[in-house]
Amino acid sequence: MINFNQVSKYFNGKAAIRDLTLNIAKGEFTVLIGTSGSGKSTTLKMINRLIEHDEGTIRFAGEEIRGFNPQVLRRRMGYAIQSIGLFPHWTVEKNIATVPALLNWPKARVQERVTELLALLNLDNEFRHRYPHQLSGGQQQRVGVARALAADPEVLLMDEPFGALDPVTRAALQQEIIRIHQLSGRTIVLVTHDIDEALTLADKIVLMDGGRVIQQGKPVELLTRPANQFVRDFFGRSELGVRLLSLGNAGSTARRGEWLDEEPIAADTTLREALSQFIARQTDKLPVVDNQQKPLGVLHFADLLHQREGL
Ligand SMILES: Nc1ncnc2c1ncn2[C@@H]1O[C@H](COP(=O)(O)OP(=O)(O)OP(=O)(O)O)[C@@H](O)[C@H]1O
Repeated sequence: MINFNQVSKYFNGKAAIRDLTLNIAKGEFTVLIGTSGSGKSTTLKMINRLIEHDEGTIRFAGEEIRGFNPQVLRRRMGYAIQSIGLFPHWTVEKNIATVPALLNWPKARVQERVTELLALLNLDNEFRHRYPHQLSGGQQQRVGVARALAADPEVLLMDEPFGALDPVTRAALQQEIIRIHQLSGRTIVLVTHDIDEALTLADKIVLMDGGRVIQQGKPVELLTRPANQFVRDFFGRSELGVRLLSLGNAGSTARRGEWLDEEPIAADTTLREALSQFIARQTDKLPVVDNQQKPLGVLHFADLLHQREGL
């Protein structure tokens, strides 16, 4: 859906992006991660032409992006950023409806869409009449994501959209975006410097350094088959075990046909969270329920040891 071929970008004669080749498939959740200044935001902004590339080609839906009118291109791509960028003198409703209004949607359709998005992002319907300063930081970020989704864009570009949030709100928003991705099958490209966020969200991780892609692939590939020392160090050798556990979940690892009458854990609990439960409860078996709260099986502590092969 989005293809970079040998793309370079220079600022004041200095390369910020060098020879970048990257293919983003339709419906894929791609996370760009890397050291500070490695070129993540520049890569993202080249997709919607907020920054123009100097060399190479970038194609969107088969066409070189320079062939698009930038406004038309941006309306096809939602964009959410850390600093949110909501218009302070516009209500939440008007902010969310920015692109639908540009596309001249009828008023009733806009209102309906705003209602739908407020529900999708767990925002109270009453908030539609408030101004951004009357919301908390986390609520404002949700509105920013709702605005990016408003006109049902083909691609969602997100630059540290959950930055500067407390861990609880951040985790909740990560779950929302996973749900939105699963529901809509939208192509998402997200920039973060948070390794655990990348592992939680990504179908594919692109690790950058010095304007280059160092390695790209499934999270488990970067963890278990690092291309070089940089990748190994970046993902933290001492944390490797728990990070691998964060890629698996209790539902797929639980032994079927077994049950225990104890407080169960949910099937989508990561094995990393389950490890914490094993230790906190001082047990080596935990019952697991499916999303209808029905018994699914029992997770054995010993089975965590074999995750590397299972993933
Ligand atoms: N408008 C600009 N003018 C000059 N240099 C720039 C500009 N934008 C980015 N750069 C430089 O390009 C390089 C890549 O920047 P970019 O913002 O893409 O990195 P990043 O990986 O997103 O960093 P961070 O994680 O710190 O946000 C940096 O060296 C940065 O200083």
